[in-house]
Amino acid sequence: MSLVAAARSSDTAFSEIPIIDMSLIYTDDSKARLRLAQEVRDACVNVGFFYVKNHGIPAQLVENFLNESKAFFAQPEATKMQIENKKSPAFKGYHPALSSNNDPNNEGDLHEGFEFGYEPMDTQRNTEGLQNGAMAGANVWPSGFPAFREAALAYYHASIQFGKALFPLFALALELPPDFFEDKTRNSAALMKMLHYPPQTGTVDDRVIGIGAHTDWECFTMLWQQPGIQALQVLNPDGKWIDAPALPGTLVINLGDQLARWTNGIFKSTVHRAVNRSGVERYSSPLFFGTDYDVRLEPISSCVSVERPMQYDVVTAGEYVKSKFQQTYG
Ligand SMILES: O=C(O)CCC(=O)C(=O)O
Ligand SMILES: [Fe+2]
Repeated sequence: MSLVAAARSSDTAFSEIPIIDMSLIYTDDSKARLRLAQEVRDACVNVGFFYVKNHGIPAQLVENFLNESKAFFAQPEATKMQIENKKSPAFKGYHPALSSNNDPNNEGDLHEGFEFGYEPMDTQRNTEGLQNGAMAGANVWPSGFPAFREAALAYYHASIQFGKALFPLFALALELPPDFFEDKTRNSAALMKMLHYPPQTGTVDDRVIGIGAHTDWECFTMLWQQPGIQALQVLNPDGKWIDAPALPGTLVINLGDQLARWTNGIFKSTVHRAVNRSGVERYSSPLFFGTDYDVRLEPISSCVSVERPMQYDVVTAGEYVKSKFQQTYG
Protein backbone atom coordinates (compact mmCIF):
# COMPACT_ATOMS: atom_id res chain seq x y z
CA MET A 1 0.00 0.00 0.00
CA SER A 2 1.33 3.47 -0.84
CA LEU A 3 2.02 5.87 1.98
CA VAL A 4 -0.77 8.20 0.94
CA ALA A 5 -3.19 5.26 0.84
CA ALA A 6 -1.92 4.06 4.24
CA ALA A 7 -2.61 7.52 5.63
CA ARG A 8 -6.08 7.55 4.08
CA SER A 9 -7.04 4.25 5.69
CA SER A 10 -5.20 4.91 8.94
CA ASP A 11 -6.93 4.00 12.17
CA THR A 12 -5.91 6.84 14.41
CA ALA A 13 -8.49 6.39 17.18
CA PHE A 14 -6.01 4.28 19.12
CA SER A 15 -6.69 3.16 22.68
CA GLU A 16 -3.25 1.79 23.41
CA ILE A 17 0.31 2.19 22.26
CA PRO A 18 1.95 -0.62 20.29
CA ILE A 19 5.06 -2.38 21.59
CA ILE A 20 7.75 -3.20 19.03
CA ASP A 21 10.45 -5.76 19.69
CA MET A 22 13.79 -4.36 18.49
CA SER A 23 15.89 -7.53 18.94
CA LEU A 24 16.49 -7.60 15.18
CA ILE A 25 17.25 -3.91 14.66
CA TYR A 26 20.84 -4.65 13.57
CA THR A 27 20.04 -7.72 11.44
CA ASP A 28 21.16 -8.04 7.82
CA ASP A 29 18.20 -10.24 6.98
CA SER A 30 16.31 -7.97 4.60
CA LYS A 31 12.96 -9.73 5.09
CA ALA A 32 13.19 -9.35 8.86
CA ARG A 33 14.15 -5.67 8.47
CA LEU A 34 11.19 -5.05 6.23
CA ARG A 35 8.83 -6.66 8.71
CA LEU A 36 10.23 -4.47 11.47
CA ALA A 37 9.92 -1.38 9.27
CA GLN A 38 6.32 -2.29 8.52
CA GLU A 39 5.53 -2.42 12.24
CA VAL A 40 7.22 0.95 12.69
CA ARG A 41 5.27 2.39 9.77
CA ASP A 42 1.92 1.21 11.17
CA ALA A 43 2.72 2.79 14.53
CA CYS A 44 3.88 6.06 12.93
CA VAL A 45 0.87 6.39 10.63
CA ASN A 46 -1.73 5.42 13.21
CA VAL A 47 -0.41 6.55 16.60
CA GLY A 48 2.84 8.51 16.39
CA PHE A 49 3.96 6.64 19.51
CA PHE A 50 5.35 3.18 20.12
CA TYR A 51 7.29 1.37 22.83
CA VAL A 52 10.50 -0.42 22.05
CA LYS A 53 11.63 -3.46 24.00
CA ASN A 54 14.94 -5.31 23.63
CA HIS A 55 16.57 -2.05 22.56
CA GLY A 56 19.93 -3.20 23.91
CA ILE A 57 20.71 -0.18 26.12
CA PRO A 58 22.02 -1.69 29.38
CA ALA A 59 19.59 -1.07 32.26
CA GLN A 60 22.48 -0.24 34.57
CA LEU A 61 23.27 2.92 32.60
CA VAL A 62 19.92 4.57 33.18
CA GLU A 63 19.89 3.30 36.75
CA ASN A 64 23.19 5.11 37.41
CA PHE A 65 21.97 8.27 35.69
CA LEU A 66 18.79 8.18 37.80
CA ASN A 67 20.67 7.77 41.07
CA GLU A 68 23.10 10.59 40.27
CA SER A 69 20.20 12.78 39.19
CA LYS A 70 18.41 12.24 42.49
CA ALA A 71 21.49 13.57 44.26
CA PHE A 72 21.68 16.54 41.91
CA PHE A 73 18.03 17.55 42.33
CA ALA A 74 18.24 17.12 46.12
CA GLN A 75 20.51 20.19 46.35
CA PRO A 76 19.16 23.56 47.47
CA GLU A 77 17.35 25.49 44.74
CA ALA A 78 19.87 28.35 44.94
CA THR A 79 22.73 25.96 44.19
CA LYS A 80 20.95 24.47 41.20
CA MET A 81 20.06 27.96 39.94
CA GLN A 82 23.76 28.73 39.54
CA ILE A 83 23.57 26.72 36.33
CA GLU A 84 20.14 27.88 35.16
CA ASN A 85 19.56 27.08 31.47
CA LYS A 86 18.55 30.67 30.66
CA LYS A 87 22.15 31.76 31.24
CA SER A 88 23.35 29.38 28.52
CA PRO A 89 22.94 30.39 24.85
CA ALA A 90 21.65 26.92 23.95
CA PHE A 91 19.47 26.35 27.04
CA LYS A 92 21.81 23.83 28.65
CA GLY A 93 21.77 23.33 32.40
CA TYR A 94 19.06 23.43 35.05
CA HIS A 95 15.51 24.69 34.76
CA PRO A 96 13.38 25.14 37.87
CA ALA A 97 9.69 24.24 38.21
CA LEU A 98 7.31 26.64 36.44
CA SER A 99 10.05 28.12 34.23
CA SER A 100 8.92 26.27 31.11
CA ASN A 101 5.45 26.28 29.59
CA ASN A 102 4.76 23.71 26.91
CA ASP A 103 1.06 24.48 26.54
CA PRO A 104 0.35 28.15 25.79
CA ASN A 105 -3.08 27.74 27.46
CA ASN A 106 -1.39 26.68 30.68
CA GLU A 107 0.43 28.59 33.37
CA GLY A 108 3.71 26.69 33.54
CA ASP A 109 5.07 23.15 33.78
CA LEU A 110 5.51 21.77 37.25
CA HIS A 111 8.66 19.75 36.60
CA GLU A 112 12.25 20.80 37.12
CA GLY A 113 14.91 19.45 34.82
CA PHE A 114 18.48 19.31 33.63
CA GLU A 115 19.40 19.36 29.93
CA PHE A 116 22.58 18.62 28.04
CA GLY A 117 23.67 17.70 24.55
CA TYR A 118 26.45 16.02 22.66
CA GLU A 119 29.85 15.87 24.31
CA PRO A 120 32.41 13.13 23.84
CA MET A 121 33.20 10.95 26.83
CA ASP A 122 36.62 11.68 28.28
CA THR A 123 37.95 8.44 26.88
CA GLN A 124 36.34 8.74 23.50
CA ARG A 125 37.03 10.30 20.14
CA ASN A 126 34.11 11.81 18.28
CA THR A 127 33.32 8.73 16.25
CA GLU A 128 29.56 9.17 16.29
CA GLY A 129 29.88 12.26 14.14
CA LEU A 130 27.56 14.27 16.33
CA GLN A 131 28.29 17.81 17.33
CA ASN A 132 24.81 18.70 18.44
CA GLY A 133 24.50 21.15 15.56
CA ALA A 134 21.07 22.70 16.02
CA MET A 135 21.48 23.41 19.68
CA ALA A 136 25.23 23.74 19.69
CA GLY A 137 26.77 25.16 22.81
CA ALA A 138 28.82 23.77 25.61
CA ASN A 139 27.13 21.70 28.26
CA VAL A 140 26.83 23.20 31.70
CA TRP A 141 27.52 20.74 34.51
CA PRO A 142 27.03 21.23 38.26
CA SER A 143 30.35 21.63 40.02
CA GLY A 144 31.33 18.96 42.52
CA PHE A 145 29.32 16.22 40.78
CA PRO A 146 31.73 14.43 38.43
CA ALA A 147 29.80 11.16 38.79
CA PHE A 148 26.63 12.86 37.58
CA ARG A 149 28.33 13.99 34.37
CA GLU A 150 29.87 10.58 33.82
CA ALA A 151 26.62 8.71 34.36
CA ALA A 152 24.67 11.13 32.18
CA LEU A 153 27.13 10.87 29.29
CA ALA A 154 27.39 7.08 29.51
CA TYR A 155 23.62 6.71 29.18
CA TYR A 156 23.53 9.43 26.51
CA HIS A 157 26.03 7.71 24.24
CA ALA A 158 24.33 4.32 24.48
CA SER A 159 21.03 6.02 23.65
CA ILE A 160 22.49 7.86 20.67
CA GLN A 161 23.69 4.59 19.22
CA PHE A 162 20.21 3.12 19.35
CA GLY A 163 18.63 6.33 18.07
CA LYS A 164 20.93 6.39 15.05
CA ALA A 165 19.88 2.84 14.23
CA LEU A 166 16.23 3.91 14.09
CA PHE A 167 16.77 6.24 11.11
CA PRO A 168 17.30 3.45 8.53
CA LEU A 169 14.10 1.83 9.80
CA PHE A 170 12.17 5.06 9.34
CA ALA A 171 13.67 5.33 5.86
CA LEU A 172 12.53 1.80 4.99
CA ALA A 173 9.12 2.56 6.42
CA LEU A 174 8.96 5.56 4.09
CA GLU A 175 10.07 3.54 1.03
CA LEU A 176 13.33 5.49 0.89
CA PRO A 177 16.89 4.18 0.53
CA PRO A 178 18.07 3.02 3.98
CA ASP A 179 20.75 5.72 4.11
CA PHE A 180 18.36 8.57 3.25
CA PHE A 181 18.75 10.25 6.63
CA GLU A 182 22.48 9.65 6.96
CA ASP A 183 23.79 12.87 5.40
CA LYS A 184 21.00 14.81 7.14
CA THR A 185 21.83 13.64 10.64
CA ARG A 186 25.61 14.03 10.77
CA ASN A 187 25.47 16.88 13.27
CA SER A 188 22.14 16.01 14.75
CA ALA A 189 20.71 17.98 17.55
CA ALA A 190 20.35 15.40 20.29
CA LEU A 191 19.36 17.06 23.52
CA MET A 192 18.77 14.90 26.56
CA LYS A 193 16.95 15.90 29.72
CA MET A 194 16.36 14.43 33.12
CA LEU A 195 12.99 15.59 34.38
CA HIS A 196 11.81 15.52 37.98
CA TYR A 197 8.08 15.71 38.65
CA PRO A 198 6.69 16.39 42.12
CA PRO A 199 3.54 14.44 42.98
CA GLN A 200 0.25 16.31 42.55
CA THR A 201 -2.39 15.53 45.10
CA GLY A 202 -5.94 16.74 45.75
CA THR A 203 -7.75 18.43 42.87
CA VAL A 204 -5.34 18.92 40.02
CA ASP A 205 -5.74 22.20 38.15
CA ASP A 206 -5.28 21.23 34.50
CA ARG A 207 -3.45 24.52 33.84
CA VAL A 208 -0.56 23.57 36.12
CA ILE A 209 0.54 20.00 35.49
CA GLY A 210 3.85 18.14 35.16
CA ILE A 211 4.22 19.04 31.50
CA GLY A 212 1.41 20.66 29.54
CA ALA A 213 -0.05 19.26 26.32
CA HIS A 214 2.42 19.61 23.46
CA THR A 215 4.04 17.91 20.52
CA ASP A 216 7.80 17.41 20.36
CA TRP A 217 9.76 19.37 17.78
CA GLU A 218 12.51 17.09 16.51
CA CYS A 219 12.37 13.89 14.42
CA PHE A 220 11.63 11.60 17.32
CA THR A 221 11.99 11.38 21.07
CA MET A 222 13.25 8.40 23.03
CA LEU A 223 11.72 8.59 26.48
CA TRP A 224 12.75 6.60 29.50
CA GLN A 225 10.14 6.60 32.27
CA GLN A 226 10.69 5.55 35.85
CA PRO A 227 9.00 2.10 35.97
CA GLY A 228 5.73 1.67 37.81
CA ILE A 229 4.74 5.35 37.96
CA GLN A 230 1.93 6.45 35.67
CA ALA A 231 2.09 10.03 34.34
CA LEU A 232 2.42 10.17 30.55
CA GLN A 233 -0.75 10.50 28.49
CA VAL A 234 -1.22 10.63 24.74
CA LEU A 235 -4.13 12.38 23.03
CA ASN A 236 -6.03 10.34 20.45
CA PRO A 237 -8.01 12.06 17.68
CA ASP A 238 -11.27 11.50 19.58
CA GLY A 239 -9.88 13.86 22.22
CA LYS A 240 -9.33 11.06 24.72
CA TRP A 241 -6.18 10.93 26.88
CA ILE A 242 -4.66 7.45 26.61
CA ASP A 243 -2.27 6.38 29.39
CA ALA A 244 1.25 5.43 28.31
CA PRO A 245 2.31 3.37 31.33
CA ALA A 246 5.95 3.09 32.31
CA LEU A 247 6.70 -0.47 31.21
CA PRO A 248 9.93 -1.82 32.71
CA GLY A 249 12.74 -2.32 30.19
CA THR A 250 11.09 -0.24 27.48
CA LEU A 251 11.51 3.20 25.98
CA VAL A 252 8.71 5.21 24.50
CA ILE A 253 9.47 6.49 21.00
CA ASN A 254 7.32 9.33 19.77
CA LEU A 255 7.60 11.22 16.54
CA GLY A 256 8.10 14.95 16.57
CA ASP A 257 7.18 17.79 14.25
CA GLN A 258 10.25 17.43 12.00
CA LEU A 259 9.20 13.96 10.84
CA ALA A 260 5.56 15.01 10.59
CA ARG A 261 6.57 17.90 8.32
CA TRP A 262 8.93 15.74 6.31
CA THR A 263 6.16 13.19 5.72
CA ASN A 264 3.50 15.78 4.97
CA GLY A 265 1.63 14.75 8.11
CA ILE A 266 1.52 11.04 7.24
CA PHE A 267 3.70 10.22 10.24
CA LYS A 268 2.00 11.69 13.28
CA SER A 269 3.51 14.06 15.81
CA THR A 270 1.00 13.31 18.54
CA VAL A 271 0.03 15.58 21.43
CA HIS A 272 1.00 14.32 24.88
CA ARG A 273 1.36 15.54 28.47
CA ALA A 274 2.44 14.25 31.87
CA VAL A 275 0.45 14.50 35.08
CA ASN A 276 1.93 12.87 38.14
CA ARG A 277 -0.94 11.85 40.44
CA SER A 278 0.97 8.83 41.70
CA GLY A 279 1.56 10.30 45.16
CA VAL A 280 5.34 9.98 44.81
CA GLU A 281 7.93 11.97 42.90
CA ARG A 282 8.72 10.80 39.40
CA TYR A 283 11.70 10.95 37.04
CA SER A 284 11.78 10.62 33.27
CA SER A 285 14.44 11.21 30.67
CA PRO A 286 13.73 12.16 27.06
CA LEU A 287 16.31 12.32 24.27
CA PHE A 288 15.18 14.56 21.44
CA PHE A 289 16.69 13.37 18.19
CA GLY A 290 16.66 15.97 15.44
CA THR A 291 18.40 16.52 12.13
CA ASP A 292 21.20 18.82 11.12
CA TYR A 293 20.44 22.50 11.47
CA ASP A 294 20.19 23.38 7.78
CA VAL A 295 18.05 20.49 6.61
CA ARG A 296 15.02 21.79 4.77
CA LEU A 297 11.92 19.90 5.80
CA GLU A 298 10.57 19.47 2.30
CA PRO A 299 7.93 16.75 2.08
CA ILE A 300 9.20 13.41 0.81
CA SER A 301 7.73 12.87 -2.66
CA SER A 302 5.93 9.61 -1.79
CA CYS A 303 3.99 11.57 0.84
CA VAL A 304 2.53 14.16 -1.52
CA SER A 305 -0.14 13.57 -4.15
CA VAL A 306 -3.06 15.35 -5.79
CA GLU A 307 -5.20 13.80 -3.09
CA ARG A 308 -2.77 14.93 -0.37
CA PRO A 309 -1.25 18.31 -1.25
CA MET A 310 1.53 19.88 0.79
CA GLN A 311 0.32 20.67 4.30
CA TYR A 312 3.19 22.73 5.73
CA ASP A 313 5.46 25.58 4.70
CA VAL A 314 9.02 24.43 4.14
CA VAL A 315 11.30 25.49 7.02
CA THR A 316 14.78 24.49 8.10
CA ALA A 317 14.86 22.00 10.93
CA GLY A 318 17.13 24.08 13.15
CA GLU A 319 15.23 27.33 12.82
CA TYR A 320 12.04 25.47 13.63
CA VAL A 321 13.36 23.98 16.86
CA LYS A 322 15.04 27.21 17.92
CA SER A 323 11.82 29.20 17.61
CA LYS A 324 10.02 26.57 19.68
CA PHE A 325 12.64 26.80 22.41
CA GLN A 326 12.24 30.54 22.58
CA GLN A 327 8.43 30.22 22.87
CA THR A 328 8.64 27.60 25.60
CA TYR A 329 11.33 29.07 27.83
CA GLY A 330 10.49 32.70 27.02
O1 LIG B 1 7.96 13.01 31.24
C1 LIG B 1 7.26 12.56 30.34
O2 LIG B 1 6.67 11.48 30.44
C2 LIG B 1 7.08 13.32 29.06
C3 LIG B 1 8.11 14.38 28.80
C4 LIG B 1 7.88 15.10 27.52
O3 LIG B 1 6.88 14.92 26.86
C5 LIG B 1 8.89 16.06 27.00
O4 LIG B 1 9.83 16.38 27.73
O5 LIG B 1 8.74 16.51 25.84
FE1 LIG C 1 7.17 15.68 24.86
